[in-house]
Amino acid sequence: MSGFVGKDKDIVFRQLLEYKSFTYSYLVADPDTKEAILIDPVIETVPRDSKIVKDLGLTLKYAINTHVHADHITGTGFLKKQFPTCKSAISAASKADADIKLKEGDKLTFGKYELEVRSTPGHTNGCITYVWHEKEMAFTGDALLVRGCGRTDFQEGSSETLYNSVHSKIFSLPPNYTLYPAHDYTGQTSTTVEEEKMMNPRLTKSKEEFVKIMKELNLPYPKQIDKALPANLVCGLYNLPEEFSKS
Ligand SMILES: N[C@@H](CCC(=O)N[C@@H](CSS)C(=O)NCC(=O)O)C(=O)O
Ligand SMILES: [Fe+2]
Repeated sequence: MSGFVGKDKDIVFRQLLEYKSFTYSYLVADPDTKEAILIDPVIETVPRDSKIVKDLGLTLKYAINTHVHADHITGTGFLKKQFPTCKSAISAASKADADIKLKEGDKLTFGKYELEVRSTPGHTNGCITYVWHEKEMAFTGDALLVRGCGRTDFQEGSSETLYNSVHSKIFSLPPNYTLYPAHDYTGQTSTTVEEEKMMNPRLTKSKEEFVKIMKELNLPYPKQIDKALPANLVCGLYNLPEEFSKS
């Protein structure tokens, strides 16, 4: 079974929604070798995602995060219990625990493919974007959202840094690259470099205007932030209810 719904039969690609925090997780795999990576898994949807991995006969090689999430608990630690050979990964700059601490330019291979790590701080200090050049895709986490971007008012956020990151590391990708965010609150699923360079209402502005826009967002704090941050520093495995401690 290929697992890919679409025209590209050379890959497995699934965009998976966790609908309480509006988080997107992404399952990517090489259908020949069956090696898979799950990007930004959420603890509550690990049972669903594990079933998909098993149904498609995949081997989960890595469960990785784009950053230390503030709005939900990561599923990486719980996934490692389900798939003992799976390794977790996050940026070294995030200061979170994981099997692999990533930095700019690192590569995560799965079968004949690889994800390139680009450091895109600003929403948090340790944000990274994973670029799948062979398939002209990038997973931007909360650095760049569809017609938006991650907030910069906690977790060592910096609007100036985010502006520089997006312009130098994401907008510098070829215009046809498809961008997949970690969240969307309006039901949109993806965008492209070209679209965001033309139409992003925040990042098409000057840096000074961008900083002002971000200062005036006045978003409420994420509801789960107090339990999510300490848990996400240890792959999501902290102070958890019994149901997530079982293997
Ligand atoms: N209401 C949600 C939190 C919404 C939120 O703050 N989203 C973050 C990404 S998760 S860290 C964000 O950066 N939003 C930017 C924006 O413009 O919406 C909750 O309570 O969890
Ligand atoms: Fe975030």
